[in-house]
Amino acid sequence: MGGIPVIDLSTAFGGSAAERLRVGREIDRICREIGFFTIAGHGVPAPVMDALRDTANAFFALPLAEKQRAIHPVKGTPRGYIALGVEALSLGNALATPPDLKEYYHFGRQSWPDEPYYASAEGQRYFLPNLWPERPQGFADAAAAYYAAMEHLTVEMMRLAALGLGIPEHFFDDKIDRHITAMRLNHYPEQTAPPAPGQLRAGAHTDYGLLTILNGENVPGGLQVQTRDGRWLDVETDPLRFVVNIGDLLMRWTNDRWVSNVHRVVNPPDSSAARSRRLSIAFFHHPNYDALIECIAPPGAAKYPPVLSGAYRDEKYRQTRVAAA
Ligand SMILES: O=C(O)CCC(=O)C(=O)O
Ligand SMILES: [Fe+2]
Repeated sequence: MGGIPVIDLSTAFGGSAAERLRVGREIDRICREIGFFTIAGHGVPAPVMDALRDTANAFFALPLAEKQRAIHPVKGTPRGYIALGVEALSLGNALATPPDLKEYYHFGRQSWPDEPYYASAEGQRYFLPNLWPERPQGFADAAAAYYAAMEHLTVEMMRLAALGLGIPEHFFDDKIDRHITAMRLNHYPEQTAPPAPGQLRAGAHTDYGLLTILNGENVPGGLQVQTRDGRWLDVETDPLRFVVNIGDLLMRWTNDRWVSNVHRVVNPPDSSAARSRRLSIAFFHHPNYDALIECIAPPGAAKYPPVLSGAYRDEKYRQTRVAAA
């Protein structure tokens, strides 16, 4: 599978303590080395994944004018359709490149309880109503079903992560039980004109949260991750599996024991660029906005000051927005 390790989760889910610890330690080994792996045996039903990929593809195939009707009226709001030219992910890692050659759809949780955590002024910064277009039919339902499946999976995975880190299995539970995860449907269109120098489908960057869980199609012009010796390794996306990678907050939380690794999405080869479009679905698992991310991995001094989950992401969204857009 494209050079990154594969972990089969099926024996860990509901398995013995010894088996869960074994899988946790496998995750630990990989996350110290490259921070990227593919999961099989994840238990998410294929129809849930297919339904969101199909609706997303149908949306991106609509005429631009129709897609633009799903742009959020308040500029910079991380919901709805975001057109080409608005974001350059590399800016979040202080690398200046032209805008990414992608359009995307941003959404979050569909509904939440009527409680102060969500309804307060601060809560409303993270719990924003989704914006759904008139077409395609079933978009919101497919998105909600997928989001729910990812929530279940990430709770399980963070427990295995805790086992791998040698901390109590349920350490993360109350820091992710009101998480602020946003999802993105990324669409990288056919390239009918050559990209500008340095322009990629997604510039080199790290992700911001705990785990990113990515599902995609099996097409060229795709994801690459950097190895410790500086090479770019192709990461294949398989529609039946997920690619998982560690984000910045989990790297900070583990005091750099786990690596939030640099990755990018490259342009398709010239020979097929005019025909090569690509879709990916990303669940950017992000803790409760009030979770304090403080070194959990003694011994040794903490390398980073504590940071609040929500404030950290706000800053990254601000940095990666192309100034003129
Ligand atoms: O589309 C992909 O394969 C990865 C996209 C990505 O890295 C991101 O949106 O953060
Ligand atoms: Fe990313």
